[in-house]
Amino acid sequence: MSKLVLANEGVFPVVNDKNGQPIADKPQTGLLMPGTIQGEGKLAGVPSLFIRLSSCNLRCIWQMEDGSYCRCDTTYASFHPDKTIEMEVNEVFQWLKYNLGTVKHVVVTGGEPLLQKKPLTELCKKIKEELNLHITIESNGTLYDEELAQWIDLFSISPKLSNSEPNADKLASYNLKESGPFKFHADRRRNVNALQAYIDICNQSDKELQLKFVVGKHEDYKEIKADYLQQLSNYNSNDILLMPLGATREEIALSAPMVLEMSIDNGWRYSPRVHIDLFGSKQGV
Ligand SMILES: Nc1nc2[nH]cc(C(=O)O)c2c(=O)[nH]1
Ligand code: SF4
Ligand SMILES: [Mg+2]
Repeated sequence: MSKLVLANEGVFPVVNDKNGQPIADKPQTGLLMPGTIQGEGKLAGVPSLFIRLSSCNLRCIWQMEDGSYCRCDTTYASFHPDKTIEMEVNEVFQWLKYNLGTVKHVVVTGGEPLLQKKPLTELCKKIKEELNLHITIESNGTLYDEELAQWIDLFSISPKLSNSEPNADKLASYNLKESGPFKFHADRRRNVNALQAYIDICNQSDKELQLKFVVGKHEDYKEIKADYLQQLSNYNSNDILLMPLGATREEIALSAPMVLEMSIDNGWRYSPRVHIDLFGSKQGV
């Protein structure tokens, strides 16, 4: 079996380790049980366990309406993978299994999970075959893999707009250099063929899709239409979601009214970030 590289939260929220032994720390949710709820998208509110994989091929830094910058809310899994956990697929499976309780939904997120498509396919196949759980994958939509897709129930795809590009001013404000993925973000962020593949597989099966756009500026709707929706075919407008930009309650409160208006105006769905309302901006919730 091959190995996965997990971000420092690994499988979360948990009360047991991969051997089924109780761990000393209680979950970041403050609850005395494993599991949280899916905070975003169509399944918001559904009890779930998360698996966060390390590394990303993008480097998102947005600008908010008030001019301030807001970067990726999981930099420990994207910009600077730190305290990562390398673990056999089997061990990740055990870790998940020993924390399930009555939870039936697993969410694989990152970083960008498709960067580890081979071991991730092994893990998802095992979760499906042995536990028959519902699997959501949270991805930036720059990559698609037919083999992995077989094992996924909900593709939660978050395509990135030009407002996410890390330009010189943004980089300077975070003391970052224009190297590595920062340099490639603009070229990589939009892959219409991959998005079409997600739409097509969902139309040919009972798998589900949500295209969840993070919106920080009023003019973003034009780009969603011209650079994405007009380039795609056979998608369902119920699958288009807008989520307010922001990693904290305060940032979300700032962008939410504008995003709400844009959703109603265009007939798109609004996605909350319930876990931030409930738990604040914490890792592992
Ligand atoms: N509760 C909860 N819901 C989430 N939905 C998407 C998440 C993510 O970080 O991808 C996330 C997360 O980290 N926690
Ligand atoms: S694609 Fe997602 S994980 Fe990667 S840098 Fe952007 S917000 Fe972070
Ligand atoms: Mg996220």
